[in-house]
Order: sequence, then structure tokens, then C-alpha cells
Amino acid sequence: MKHITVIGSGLMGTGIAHVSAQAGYQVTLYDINEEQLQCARQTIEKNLDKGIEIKKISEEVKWRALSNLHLTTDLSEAVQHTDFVIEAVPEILELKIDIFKKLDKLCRESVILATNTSTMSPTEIGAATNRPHRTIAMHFFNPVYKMKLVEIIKGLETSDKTLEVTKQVAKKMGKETVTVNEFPGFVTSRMNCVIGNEAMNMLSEGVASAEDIDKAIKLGLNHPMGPLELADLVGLDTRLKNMKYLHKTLGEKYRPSPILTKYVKAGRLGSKSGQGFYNY
Ligand SMILES: CCCCCCCCCCCCC[C@H](O)CC(=O)SCCNC(=O)CCNC(=O)[C@H](O)C(C)(C)COP(=O)(O)OP(=O)(O)OC[C@H]1O[C@@H](n2cnc3c(N)ncnc32)[C@H](O)[C@@H]1OP(=O)(O)O
Ligand SMILES: NC(=O)c1ccc[n+]([C@@H]2O[C@H](COP(=O)([O-])OP(=O)(O)OC[C@H]3O[C@@H](n4cnc5c(N)ncnc54)[C@H](O)[C@@H]3O)[C@@H](O)[C@H]2O)c1
Repeated sequence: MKHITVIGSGLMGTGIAHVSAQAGYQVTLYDINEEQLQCARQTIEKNLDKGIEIKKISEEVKWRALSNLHLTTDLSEAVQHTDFVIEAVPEILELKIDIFKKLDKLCRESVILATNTSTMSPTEIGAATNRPHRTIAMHFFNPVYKMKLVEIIKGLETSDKTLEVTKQVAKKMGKETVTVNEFPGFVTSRMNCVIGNEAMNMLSEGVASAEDIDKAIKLGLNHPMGPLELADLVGLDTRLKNMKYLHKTLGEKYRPSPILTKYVKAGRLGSKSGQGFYNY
């Protein structure tokens, strides 16, 4: 494994490309949006600089990581030399399936295709390809360069070898792993969605202000961030897509809070749009 391709250079693709390049992989970051790619490179450079400031990495590691990073809007070029692909496009099943079909045609037979889906079925995504045994879900956490876990989910046909290689890749990126059986939302998104949704319902019902809900959960339950500020960090559009999928697959308990739907309709998407439950 020498070369990783990351598909989608948004919040997560940027972080995954960062930790991959820092781990010594050649990384090609692909997006349909050139501006987004440039923005990703700047974010990675800024976060590498912060790493130097806190003495977590050296100047040399920074420059090596940046020289390992390649950007492209051409999908064939993105996968030409790749060994391992990690997809991080928006949480829309049809979009992920379409990309996996294209990747399956373009990539050498030995290439593993991983999805960074928060909730969806690697079996269903893998079934769209001729390599279900080489498809897997590799669920990273935001902000990727600070968070220590990757949740790995095997699809029905995923081979043990694919699981082993995926674990090794995550380990080389400095991450711990857990292996979870395939259920919608896995362990973490299922839990996160329930807590976050309850916080939004409490806000709508007037139980407390956003600030006090978050403060209560941080100082009273010792969470590092409050559920509403965390939802803003994740992106309210992403969160709504996750909730809708869990609602469809797991039932009524996961119905998205109406305030979430309203905010997304208004274009309040969290920190990335400048406004969510808080102003940025
Ligand atoms: C439970 C509430 C529920 C809320 C609901 C929200 C909706 C979610 C719905 C699901 C949607 C899908 C989501 C997705 O699929 C999965 C996710 O990503 S969910 C979000 C996960 N993220 C979190 O939960 C973040 C919570 N916050 C935190 O844990 C912390 O605030 C933080 C982000 C870690 C930051 O804390 P800080 O104190 O600022 O961080 P540290 O300084 O301690 O750094 C941590 C660690 O990173 C190292 N480090 C820091 N900067 C750099 C750098 N520039 N380069 C390299 N390394 C860096 C630092 O040294 C620390 O390492 P260590 O010393 O510990 O080894
Ligand atoms: N936001 C989070 O905290 C978080 C955490 C873990 C997992 N995830 C999952 O990661 C995935 C990406 O989420 P995100 O928050 O990074 O989304 P995002 O909206 O920030 O980024 C998505 C990127 O994909 C690009 N894109 C769209 N269509 C594309 C295509 N056809 N080909 C290539 N690129 C395309 C967009 O231009 C954008 O740059 C989702 O499946 C999400 O559920 C998100």
C-alpha cells in the first residue's frame, strides 16, 4: 500500500487526505470542484502548521506531507496509480453507488474501495461493483487529524484480507480501530444522532438555551463538546441526511427534529456556512 486516493475534498476528505499524507502515503485528492481542492490544501497546510506550533510534528514532516499530496479534478488520473480509495462525498446513497461503479471500472482489480459513510450499508454500496469482497466502510471522525478512532464495518461479502489491510492502513495513520457489524449508523452515528436530536428537541421545547444545553452536557456529563456545537461542526446538512437515513431504516425514534429541517432549509448549515445553532 503506497498510494491512497480520496474522493471528495470537503470537511472529511480534507482531513483524511491530511492524515494519509502525514502517514507517508502518496495521496491524490479528487473533487469535482477545483476551488474546494485549493481550499483543502490550504486547510491541510494550516493544520500542519498548528501541529508544528504544538510540537506534535516537525517542519520536515509538514513538507513531506505536502509533497505527498496531489490534487485533481480528473477521476481517471486520480486512481491511475492508486492502491486504496477512500470515498468522502455527501451522504447520498445514489451518489455513492454511482461513484463506486465508476471507481470499479477505473481501478485495477487489486484496489480496495472504502466508503467514509456515517450510516449507510457497505453491502449495498459494494453490491454495485464487481468487487464486493474489496469494499468496506471506514468511518473517520471530525476533526480527523485530532480524533483517534476509525470505525470499520465489513459488508456481507467483504473479505478478511480487505478487513486486515484496512485496519493496517488506519493504524499507519495513527488511528485505533473498532470493527462493527453492519447496522444503520453503526455504533457511533446511531448514538450521536439520538443525543443530538434530543438536544434539538429540548431547544425547540424551550427546556434551555443552546448555550446552556451544551454547557450542561459538557460540564455535567463531561462530553468534550456540547451536542449543538458538535452538530454545527459536523454540518447540519450532513446531520439531516444521516437522521433521514436512520429514520428510514431504524424507525420512528430517529425522526429528525423539525428545527434541524428548518435550519437546513434556511441555509443554516453550521460553522461551514457561518450560522447554525451559533453564529461564526
Ligand atoms: C455526543 C453529542 C452528540 C451530538 C450530535 C452531533 C450530531 C452527530 C450526528 C452524526 C453525524 C455523523 C458524524 C460523523 O459520521 C462522525 C463524526 O465525526 S461525529 C463527531 C466526532 N467528533 C467529536 O465528537 C468531537 C468532540 N470534541 C472533541 O473530542 C474535542 O473537542 C476535540 C475535537 C478533540 C478538540 O479538543 P482539544 O482539547 O482542542 O484537542 P487537543 O488539543 O487535546 O488535541 C487532541 C489530540 O490531537 C492532537 N493534535 C491537536 N492539534 C493537532 C495538529 N494540528 N496536528 C497533529 N495533532 C494535533 C493533540 O496533540 C491531541 O493528541 P494527544 O496528545 O491526545 O495524543
Ligand atoms: N461531517 C462530518 O463530521 C462527518 C464525519 C464522518 C463521516 N462523514 C461522512 O463523510 C462524507 C462526506 O461528508 P463531509 O462532511 O466531508 O461533506 P462535505 O459536504 O463537506 O464534502 C463533500 C465533498 O464532496 C464533493 N463532491 C460532491 N459530489 C462529488 C462527486 N461526484 N465526485 C467527487 N466529489 C464530489 C463536494 O464538492 C465536497 O467537496 C459523508 O458520507 C458524511 O456522512 C461526515
